[in-house]
This record gives sequence, structure tokens and C-alpha cells, in this order.
Amino acid sequence: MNISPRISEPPHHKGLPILGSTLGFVRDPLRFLLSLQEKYPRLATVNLLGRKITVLLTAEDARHVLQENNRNYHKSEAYKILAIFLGNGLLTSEGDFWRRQRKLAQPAFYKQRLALMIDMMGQETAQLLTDWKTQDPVRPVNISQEMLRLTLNIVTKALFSTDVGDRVAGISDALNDILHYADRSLKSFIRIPLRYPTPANVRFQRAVAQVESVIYVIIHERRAAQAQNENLRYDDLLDMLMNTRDEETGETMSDSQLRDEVTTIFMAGHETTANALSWALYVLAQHPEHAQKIRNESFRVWEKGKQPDFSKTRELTYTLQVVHEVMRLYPPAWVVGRRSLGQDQVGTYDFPADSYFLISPYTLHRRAEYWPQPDIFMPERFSEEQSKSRPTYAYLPFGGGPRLCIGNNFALLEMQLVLALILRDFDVQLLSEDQRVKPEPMVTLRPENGLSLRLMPRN
Ligand code: HEM
Repeated sequence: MNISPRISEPPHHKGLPILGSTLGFVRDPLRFLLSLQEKYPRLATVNLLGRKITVLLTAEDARHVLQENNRNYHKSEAYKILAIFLGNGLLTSEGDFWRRQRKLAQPAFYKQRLALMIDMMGQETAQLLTDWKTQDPVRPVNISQEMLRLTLNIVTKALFSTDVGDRVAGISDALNDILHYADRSLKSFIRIPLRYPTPANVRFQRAVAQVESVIYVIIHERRAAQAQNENLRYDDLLDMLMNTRDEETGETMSDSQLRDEVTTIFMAGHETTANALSWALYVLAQHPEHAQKIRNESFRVWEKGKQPDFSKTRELTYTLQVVHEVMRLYPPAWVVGRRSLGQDQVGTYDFPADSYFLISPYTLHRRAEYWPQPDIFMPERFSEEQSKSRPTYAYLPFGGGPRLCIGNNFALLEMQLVLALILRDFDVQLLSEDQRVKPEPMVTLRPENGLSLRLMPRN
């Protein structure tokens, strides 16, 4: 590849007068980003929504910003919209405060902790499959909705174990309203400030208040129960977050910080996974031979005709390759944005403080230099051998560097388990041979207008 010699100004992609590239981006962000990749070898600066943003197109520069010089970068402005409802939680906080919180929360996601959640994930999925089996198999199933329901149930149980399930089920509409508001805000040129009571603003604020009040009630109930019996412990994430202490100060998290972390895990931890699972079922409906390989693997690892031994889920290695290949083609987090705090050199170019950068897993994952025949579904790309020959930052579904998704192992385990269980019991079929679903890049990359498929029970 031809990398230009060191010059001070990065290549600028000229768009329309005044609007710059805004129209092209807003109309079809994925196509726009791919077109930059075709035209520029390394990076390109564009004018978007009145701001100069540099789109990084190589694994090397993504690594520089996310890992090597990560202390020079904070998250970009778009995350401020998320911060309206996520507060100062892990996804949106910065600097020393974020570092402290990350350290406190990390043990909750250690592999030994996840191992304790696997039976719960299996039971939630089995419950869904039982529901499906009672339905008319000819009727299309709204997969997007069903995956959202399942991943919300799983993250709810992971956070609060069993005692609050019903209460939280009541707020799934509110969580949806919050997501819709974030989608609209991120895509619109002008956002009407929340102090103006437009119907959208009122609906959003009501949803935030509803979620917040449920979370506070749960926290207060826990605190009250622990005040009665200080040895009382629960086997869930909330318990870990409540009882973890800062090594230096010995302090635990305040109620409002707990509220921010719990809301963050709720929001970050279910829609992303639900979309990845929907995309996986869509791709597998197009490639029944790969679905069969997953099925065969599950019969081998969990044993055919027996109750699956969920503790062996990690041994579903081919299923994991499929999960990775699906997220290569359809990464739920399709862009990651950063702002520089001080001056930096990225690639061969100098950037002043306060420069904005956009890294797009969607584009990186389709760069032919790293992924030969990038549009073709080939799970074996993720075999150990083939993975070794690629730069690590060519594949970024969970971001990278210290801000890597804290729930990545949780999500991978969940996806392996859910896919293998579904395929054991069902043939997943397209509604018609020519059914095509477009990706819609909102806060996450989701199937446009939702995904419906047919699920035929297997004997
Ligand atoms: C397929 C599923 C998932 C995908 C694709 C995904 C993707 C991501 C990405 C790309 C980031 C980094 C964003 C950035 O650098 O700006 C992130 C951060 C985060 N994710 Fe995930 N995620 C998934 C599942 C989960 C789950 C299951 C949880 C929790 C149970 C979770 C919790 C978080 C949190 C708390 C952060 C912020 C971490 C920090 O900055 O310290 N995610 N996720």
C-alpha cells in the first residue's frame, strides 16, 4: 500500500460547500465510510455537522489512538448524548475517575464470575425456546424483538439475580424509548434542548425517570436488607458493585454512582448483543451448512440427546468463530469516536489538540488488505492460525486499548450459548430466498425495519 510521505496537512475529503460531507454521511453513513476507504490509503479529514473529523482507516492508526497514546484521548462529543442518561458510568466517564471505576468493576467480569452466570444464561434461553415451540412454526418470528427480550432478561438476571425480574420487565419499553431518543439525537442536525417539552423530550425524560426509580428502589432494598444482616450477599453484579471498595480510600460507590453503572451495564449490555445475535441468525439462515456445523459441534460438546452441560460452552470453538465472523461483517458498535487532549502525530501527520477522530470497525472489518474477499462469510478466518497473520486492531467489535468493552467475554459466552441452543432445536430459515436485510447504523448497527425469520422445530 502506498503511504504518502510526511506532510503537515492530512488529505481532506471535500464535500459540498458549507455542508461538507454531512449530507453524504447522514444519507448513508456506511456507504460514505466505505467510499473514503476506497479513495484514501490511510486517513481522510471530512467536515461533518460543522466539525472537522479525521476518519482513521488502518489498524495501525486505530491502535495508536486507542492503545499506544490512549491517555491523549477522550471520547468524542457524541458520547455526551449517551451521558444524559448514563451519567458518569463506565462508558461515558473519563480520566482518573473512569480508571478508578473500571478497577472497581473489573472483578465482576472475571472469567470465574462469568462461569457462575452460564447456567442462568442457559435457563433463560431454554425458556425462550420452550415459548417458540408452542407457536405455529409457519408464522414468521420477529427475531430482533425476541433477541432483545432474551438479552434484556439475561443482563437483568446478571445484575440483580432472580428477585427483581418482574419489576424490570416493566421497564423494557422505557429502555426502548431511551434508545430511540439517542438514535434520533445522534442523527439529527439540531437537537431541541431537553428543557423544551416537545413530545420526544417528554417521553425520553419520563423513560429516564422510570428506569432510574426502579434502579434506586432495588439499590435501597439491598442496602436495607444488608443493614439487617451484614453477611447477606447476592450472587450478582449489583452485589459486587455495591460491596467493592477502593483500595486506597476504602470507599464504596455512592447510590448515584451505582445508578450510573447499573444503567450503563443495562444499556451497553443488551442491545449490542441482541443485534449481534439477530445478524448471526440472518447469516446462518443464508448459510445452512454453517448452521449444521454449529449443531454438530453442540452435539459433540454438550452430547446429543442430553441436557446440555453449560459449563462446557467455551468448548464450542467453531460457534465462536461464527460469532466473530458475524461481528466482522455486522459490528454492532460500527463507529468509535475520540477527541485529542493535546497535540499528537497520527500516522505521518501532525494534529493539534482538540482534533476529532472516528474509527469505524465496519470499514476496518471490510478492508481487503486484512480480509481477503471481505464481503464473503468465512468463519475459518478466525481459526487460531489465520488470526495470527492479521494485525490485532484490524478487528475491533469491542473497541480496543484500556477502554475495551468490559463485557466482551460476557457477550461472547452468551452468544455462543444462545446460538448453539437455538440451532440444536430449530432450523432457521429466510422468509423467502431473496430476503435481504440492510444494516441500519443507529447507536448500534441493527437490521433495518427489524429481522423476521422462520423457525422450524427439529425432532
Ligand atoms: C456484542 C456485544 C457487545 C458489543 C459489540 C460491545 C461493544 C463495545 C464497544 C465497542 C465498547 C467501547 C466503546 C469505546 O471505546 O468508545 C464497549 C464498552 C463498554 N461495554 Fe460493551 N459491547 C457488547 C456487550 C457488552 C456487555 C454484555 C456489557 C455488560 C454486561 C457491556 C458493557 C460495556 C461497558 C460498561 C463499556 C464501557 C467500558 C469502559 O469504557 O471502561 N458491553 N462495548
